[in-house]
Amino acid sequence: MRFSRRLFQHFRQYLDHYSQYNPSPLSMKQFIDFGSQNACEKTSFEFLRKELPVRLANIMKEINLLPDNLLQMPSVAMVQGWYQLSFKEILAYEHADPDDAEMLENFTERLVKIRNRHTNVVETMAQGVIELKESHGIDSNTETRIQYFLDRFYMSRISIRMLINQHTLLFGSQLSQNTRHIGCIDPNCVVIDVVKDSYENAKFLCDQYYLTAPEVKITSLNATAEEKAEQIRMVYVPSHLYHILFELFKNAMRAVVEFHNEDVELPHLEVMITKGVEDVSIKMSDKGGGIPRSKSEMLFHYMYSTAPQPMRSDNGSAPLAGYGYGLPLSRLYARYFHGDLILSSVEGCGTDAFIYLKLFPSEANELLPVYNTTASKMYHSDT
Ligand SMILES: CS(=O)(=O)N1CCC(Oc2ccc(-c3c(C(=O)NC[C@H]4CC[C@H](C(=O)O)CC4)noc3-c3cc(Cl)c(O)cc3O)cc2)CC1
Repeated sequence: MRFSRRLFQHFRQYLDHYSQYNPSPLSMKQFIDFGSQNACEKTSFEFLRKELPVRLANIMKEINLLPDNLLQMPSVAMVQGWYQLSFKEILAYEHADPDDAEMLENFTERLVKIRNRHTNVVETMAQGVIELKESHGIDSNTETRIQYFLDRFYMSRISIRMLINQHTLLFGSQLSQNTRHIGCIDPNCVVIDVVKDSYENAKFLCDQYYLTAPEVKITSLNATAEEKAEQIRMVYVPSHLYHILFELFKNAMRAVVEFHNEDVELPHLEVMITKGVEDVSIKMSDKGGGIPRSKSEMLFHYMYSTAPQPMRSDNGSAPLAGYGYGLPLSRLYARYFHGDLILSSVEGCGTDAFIYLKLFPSEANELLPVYNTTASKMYHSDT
């Protein structure tokens, strides 16, 4: 991306201007209220033409603070170029007429193009980290900064894609497949259905790679309802919940198969879905031998598994671990609407993974990184 000096200064002014605003977190309630009551495209446009540049500018300021040797990696420079171009393209609508129907249609089409441009950001950033590892090596201080940045960068990306998906699904030309859904949100997401779907797909991969896979026993506890047997439902984004569960099932299956590789019978996995007063909790338990406490936090490190190539068997079957961002990203999806993902492992026995989700849409607020002096200090501290 080449700018003339004048254009570059103009760009910097816009970046400084929009990064001075804090991103405005939306709650799941705001998403479904807006989307279910005659959603207004003009209102959505007027919100997004400000909020998207604010969220982009906030994270672009942090990209600019990354160590020079990381910023100079070809893949990181490519991602930075995508962000600069997308920022510029949305700014083009800053003074557009919200009553111009053709402009609104063009804006939605532009959002689709921007979303497609950023499809491979996760893999491309992973490649950038590998390029840095191979060219300069990565000391622990740099690793800490990269871990801090990537958690914030990917949370920002999740939130920007959420806003774009809601607008394009509500107002785009491709009508939503499921009329029950509000954009990508299912107001009546049946949790056990997502658990079963993610298990079956993880089992398929595990069978393909290991020629075996553990079974699963799923139980539900509806601690609040008179009718105990009813299916546990909640307002959530099924694709986010699927991403989290799919990753956890893959890890649990890998641990169980590798720990019991001599055994004929594999111990089954257990999943407990509980609906409490505030939380919907999903506990996934396995007898996969567990991890020492000294190693368990590393599982959330992007560097832990940034191996040069995803592990593949000689028959080329799909790996159970890809570029190795599954678990850290899954925790970000859980935290995005103020939930969490926590691991509790007992070395020599097995691992429990806990997914905590906010039951009430009014409490499920977006958790957004904010560019400020505290954040920028994290990139300068030599501690
Ligand atoms: C960054 S990522 O998201 O891309 N990704 C994280 C995941 C990783 O793959 C995995 C998968 C399973 C396990 C694993 C073991 C295990 O393997 N024990 C045996 C080793 C314990 C350390 C021991 C040592 O190093 O000292 C050497 C043996 N035990 O319990 C689990 C387990 C983990 C999770 Cl997260 C879970 O949800 C359920 C589990 O049962 C470890 C690693 C690919 C990379």
